[in-house]
Amino acid sequence: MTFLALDVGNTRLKWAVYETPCVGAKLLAHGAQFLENIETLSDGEWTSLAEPKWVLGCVVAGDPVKRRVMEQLDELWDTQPQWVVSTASEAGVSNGYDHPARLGSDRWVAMIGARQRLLASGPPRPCVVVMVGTAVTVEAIDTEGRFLGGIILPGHGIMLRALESGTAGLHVPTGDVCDFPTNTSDALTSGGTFAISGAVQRMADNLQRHCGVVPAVYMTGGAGWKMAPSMSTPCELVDSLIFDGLLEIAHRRMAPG
Ligand SMILES: Nc1ncnc2c1ncn2[C@@H]1O[C@H](COP(=O)(O)OP(=O)(O)O)[C@@H](O)[C@H]1O
Ligand SMILES: CC(C)(COP(=O)(O)O)[C@@H](O)C(=O)NCCC(=O)O
Ligand SMILES: [K+]
Repeated sequence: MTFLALDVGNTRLKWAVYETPCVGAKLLAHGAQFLENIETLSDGEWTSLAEPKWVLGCVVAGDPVKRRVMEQLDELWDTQPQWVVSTASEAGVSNGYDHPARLGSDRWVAMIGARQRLLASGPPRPCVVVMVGTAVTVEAIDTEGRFLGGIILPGHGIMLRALESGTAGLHVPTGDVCDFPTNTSDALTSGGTFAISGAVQRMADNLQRHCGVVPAVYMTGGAGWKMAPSMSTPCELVDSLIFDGLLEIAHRRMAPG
């Protein structure tokens, strides 16, 4: 009766198997694979798994990648995967996007995960959801669970590659984050980090001004741990935010009773 959760981003496929589709369910196995290696899943890490009863995922990589993931699942099991599409409302979050379906499903799922975590930890309050992956997204949710809007900015890797390709003199090793960088490496590394932490600070300020309450800030994504020490706003790092969202959605959609 296991539940397989899939999060297919622009860089990596992340997966996790839970005993049941329910937030807090026991995590049985998990892993991550760069997109160029996903063909290895059906004769590698996934071979030791029991056939999952449910498979629910979010995918923002293109259709060719999605097809390759479906083929991997199909080679091993009969279970038909379901894919989250952002809608006008789901699992207690309502979607303020002009065209709700155009919101990246990973962003939608992470917000649902954040909202359920927020409500589990105390009375409703506004929250900011930060995802640091290939791109960085920063979302604002009000006290009532309405997604007001969010921003998209380049992730660390893209920022660095853009600077490298657009200049003659910026090919340097990774540096350190420091307040006043005095060499090119530190200047680039700190620049990317401040761009992200500054964007989060700004969104937290916007939301606080809008709601009149200090928001909670949750951060997730493959590069979240790199950002966490450099945040200027108090912020909780929750690696499992997308999986929590998928569990919450699955629980509401699929669990019997
Ligand atoms: N151990 C790691 N493996 C892969 N990427 C990592 C790792 N640690 C940090 N990263 C960073 O995280 C980013 C990928 O994060 P991820 O959340 O998987 O992105 P996406 O959801 O866009 O595929 C990479 O751009 C990389 O900079
Ligand atoms: C913003 C994103 C590229 C983030 O992708 P990721 O960094 O997680 O791979 C993705 O959520 C996406 O393609 N969104 C669709 C456009 C939107 O959300 O407005
Ligand atoms: K992601």
